[in-house]
Amino acid sequence: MTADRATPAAPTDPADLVLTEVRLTPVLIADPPLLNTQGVHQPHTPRLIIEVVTAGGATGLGETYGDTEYLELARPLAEAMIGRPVTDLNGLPALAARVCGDSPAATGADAVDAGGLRGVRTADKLRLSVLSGFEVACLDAWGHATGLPVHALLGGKVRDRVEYSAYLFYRWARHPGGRGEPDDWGAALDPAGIVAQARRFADTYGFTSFKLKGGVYEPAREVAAVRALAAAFPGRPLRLDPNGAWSVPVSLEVAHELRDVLEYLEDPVSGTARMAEVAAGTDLPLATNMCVTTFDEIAEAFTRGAVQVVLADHHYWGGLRNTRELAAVCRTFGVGLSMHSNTHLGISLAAMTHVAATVPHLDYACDTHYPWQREDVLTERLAFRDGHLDVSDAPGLGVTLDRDRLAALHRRWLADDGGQRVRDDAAAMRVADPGWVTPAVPRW
Ligand SMILES: O=C([O-])C(=O)C[C@H](O)[C@@H](O)C(=O)[O-]
Ligand SMILES: [Mg+2]
Repeated sequence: MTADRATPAAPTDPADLVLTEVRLTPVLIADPPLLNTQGVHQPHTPRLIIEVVTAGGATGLGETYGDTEYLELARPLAEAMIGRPVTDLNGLPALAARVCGDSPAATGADAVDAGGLRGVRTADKLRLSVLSGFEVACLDAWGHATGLPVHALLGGKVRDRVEYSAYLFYRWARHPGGRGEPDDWGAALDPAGIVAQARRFADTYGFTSFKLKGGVYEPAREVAAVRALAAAFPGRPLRLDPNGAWSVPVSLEVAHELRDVLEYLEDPVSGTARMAEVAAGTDLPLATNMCVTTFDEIAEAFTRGAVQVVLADHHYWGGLRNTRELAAVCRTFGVGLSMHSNTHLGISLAAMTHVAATVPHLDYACDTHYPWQREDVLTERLAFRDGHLDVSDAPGLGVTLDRDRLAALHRRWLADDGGQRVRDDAAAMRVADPGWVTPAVPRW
């Protein structure tokens, strides 16, 4: 005789989980004049908001890069998703490979643009970045259909809050030519400006670790800024990230000078071979979101000891579940895990928080650009407390779309003449400096 199995009062009918509608809404969101080695952020950055609806009426939200080449891949994928269950996540990569094709923009494998800040650009990586937004939307809808938070669908949270770090940038007070909407942060172009920015981040959000985006000025000036941070925030974890702008000798010099204050040095040089050379010459851990950005790149980097910390990013790694697979590989090789961020809205921040909550050895505070984004498409902004975000136990991602905000940011995208629909930090820099070209690496 078999024991009776308890049946839930109202089990989810699989037919209710089938997608009946997928909506894509490209938006342009305000972005401050943040400087990096390639140029400066545009006044507005494109993002893509993905909404899915199931036969049972559950809705889900996803967010990813909104540049034209991503939109071109998202449109056929959105069509192909109709009629498929939100639970069919393992089938998503094959579906995307079948229907998306290769965007022409992806064919220049080492095309240098904003995408270069996160390693080489390949058709695979573009496709993964697009499907990640769909995966998140499906998980959100699945969560709404079942009453479960996304972290539960990933196997459950191992922490109740996720720590984030302050993302410091050299920046101008205004965009060149007075473009875009002003903010009240003012310029930060020297050590005092960077410390003031850090203080505001600490006071407002409670962040206790700080990352400085480098590669903007000559290394000595950036070393001085990190030293000033160390003096202002003694003992706090600090990071410096010049996005591969330095040579091996310069990197080793900086590593030596800052070895007592940095928790890690991020992408001092470009490419795995040069990262391995630097790693061989310093005890300071090297982190990357540039030379390990796909599963294919892991073996060489890990076996050569080129990196000690990988910055995961669910967008280009292909979703929350792939991020967990990356975490497992890192754990196997004794490599640390942190989290990368580009300009993003609250949907992606919620997704980052859910997956981060499920990874036991997430050893470092995660990066986020969110505090720089004054606009969002949510009814309620996610709020940092003591440098952390609480992990939501509400169904799905635990966020709600504000349709008016979405419509307004979409109208901005519609009104754009095409000049900002693809992020191009070098083009934005040319408004201030017409002769600017993306610097070759190593720059110093
Ligand atoms: O290396 C990194 O951490 C990034 O790529 C983050 C961002 O892209 C940042 O550099 C930016 O937006 O200027
Ligand atoms: Mg980086």
